[in-house]
Amino acid sequence: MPRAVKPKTAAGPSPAKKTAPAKKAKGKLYAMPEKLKEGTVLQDLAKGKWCIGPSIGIGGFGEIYAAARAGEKNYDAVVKCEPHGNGPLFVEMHFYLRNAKQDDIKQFKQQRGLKTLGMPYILASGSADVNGQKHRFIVMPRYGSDISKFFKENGKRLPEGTVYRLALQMLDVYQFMHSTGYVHADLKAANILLGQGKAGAAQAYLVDFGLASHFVTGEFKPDPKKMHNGTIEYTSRDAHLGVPTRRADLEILGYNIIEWLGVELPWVTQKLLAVPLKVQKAKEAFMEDVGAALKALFPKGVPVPLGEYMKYVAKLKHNEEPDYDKCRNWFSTALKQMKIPNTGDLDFKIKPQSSSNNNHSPPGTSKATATAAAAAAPKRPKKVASPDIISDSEEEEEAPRRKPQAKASPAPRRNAKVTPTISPRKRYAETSPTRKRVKTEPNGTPKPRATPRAAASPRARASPRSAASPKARTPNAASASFSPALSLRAKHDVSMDANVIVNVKRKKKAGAKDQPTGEGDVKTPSSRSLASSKEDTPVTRVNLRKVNGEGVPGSPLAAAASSSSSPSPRTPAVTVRKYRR
Ligand SMILES: Nc1ncnc2c1ncn2[C@@H]1O[C@H](COP(=O)(O)OP(=O)(O)OP(=O)(O)O)[C@@H](O)[C@H]1O
Repeated sequence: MPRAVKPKTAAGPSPAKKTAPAKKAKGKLYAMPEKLKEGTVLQDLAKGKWCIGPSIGIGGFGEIYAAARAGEKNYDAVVKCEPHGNGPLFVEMHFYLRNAKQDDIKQFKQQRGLKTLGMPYILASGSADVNGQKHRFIVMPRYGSDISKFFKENGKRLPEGTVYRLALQMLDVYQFMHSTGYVHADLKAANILLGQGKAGAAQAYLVDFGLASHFVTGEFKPDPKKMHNGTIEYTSRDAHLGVPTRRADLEILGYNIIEWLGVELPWVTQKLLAVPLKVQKAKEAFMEDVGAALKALFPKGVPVPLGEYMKYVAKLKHNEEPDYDKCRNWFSTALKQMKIPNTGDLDFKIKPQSSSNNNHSPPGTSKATATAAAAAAPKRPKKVASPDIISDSEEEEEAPRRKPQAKASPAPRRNAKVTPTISPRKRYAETSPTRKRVKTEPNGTPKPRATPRAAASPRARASPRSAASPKARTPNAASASFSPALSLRAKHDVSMDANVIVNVKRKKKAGAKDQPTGEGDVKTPSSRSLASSKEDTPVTRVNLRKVNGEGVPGSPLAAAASSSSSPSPRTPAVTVRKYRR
């Protein structure tokens, strides 16, 4: 049956309030949105009209479309649309509205002497009935390709200089965001987009604020409801405990830097991702002696800025303001030593090793680099006539509903077994071409820290020298050497302990359901992953049960908004799909 968009009636009670909740895929915590037809016109709260172009991305929870102001031909905006009951877009929208005003961004840039800042902003927002179901949408500027594309095409690495430039840019965004009292909590290559237009490729933008949350400034109190939120590969140790902190954002960036430099994270190599608690323990072990852990990962020498940065992050207190200048200094000094200017387009081509440059990454294939260049230039979508019109005169924003807690979750106690209430923002990263971003739930029973960090030292951690020993020699250990002047020598190699996967059923992957749109499409990781899903890649499925559903991720905004006792539309279980390499 063709999808149809019903215009709302002008008079009478808002039909939006009466519409059925969006359909949820079986086993999903959040409903996926109804498809918006190309040419549909959405009306935002300020009565601005936006014409929907082709879909350019599907995230874990919503769909992203190119969009143009009605009557204009330039599809230079995007519309992100999710069912009204979904928390993440609600959180993201309010974060933008309150904390990412264009004037504030401008002021921050002036104060710091920055020409550009990778902080997106919101152009408009509203609600719309799509196929009789109420959806929320936001309109944002349209950016270019996300960097996970280059990472994949380069054989899972980025040029060292570009990694340091990205680190500098992301630290700027963090500094801005943290100055508003919020943390991002989900930095990853798929959430970093290049700018568009002239000089656009010199600046990367951090998107997806669906996990934005107030950081703690007081006591360190583990929160079972928020434990493990984020993208499991990069989730910080604090986020594994459900505590949003600034140091956690820095830690997430650190894990990404390791990966961008071409080294697989130990918990990925050891196949622990299906069990968040094991990933958490592995990270704790890793960060406990991060110098040694990095040496094991980079046997030919730890890149100095990475080593310094990670050691600094490991020492930060949970409520300490990071010294952003200090961190930036490590990366900018490295760039200077490598004679790589921190200006101009970000370079994603892996160059052959030569004595005349400091990039010691292995040569990329000419095919890969050519594809990267071609794909980096998004094409303009086709404009479609005869638009349907959807509008919504909603004055007051309704908070997404969440399921009331059956019982208050007990605080983790020493040696006590705790089954946390998990909010559904656990995902796998899309950094592997064979892995898809999904939501997951832990199926392990988290064991609280031997000494809860809230009590005495928030940084006191147990020493779980288990399978995830940082000293383990992992097959991912970097074989490439990094800038010689910048590297520390590894002293020893140690053997790897174990690979663990539990509750896993392997299955052949079914064919792709959706197909990317036509000629004018910009290929996004999501659309690419749909396309690539045609490959006969084996799928790992993990079925995990959700305990005491917490619908809205742990943002104070969301928490405040979700004080309603209305029942959650979400199902109590999720299915995790993991694509094997
Ligand atoms: N402003 C934008 N311009 C161009 N592309 C975008 C923009 N925002 C998002 N995208 C594309 O859509 C993809 C998904 O976006 P986003 O991460 O915001 O969605 P999401 O549903 O929150 O995803 P997830 O929660 O699974 O990370 C991005 O990886 C990117 O490729």
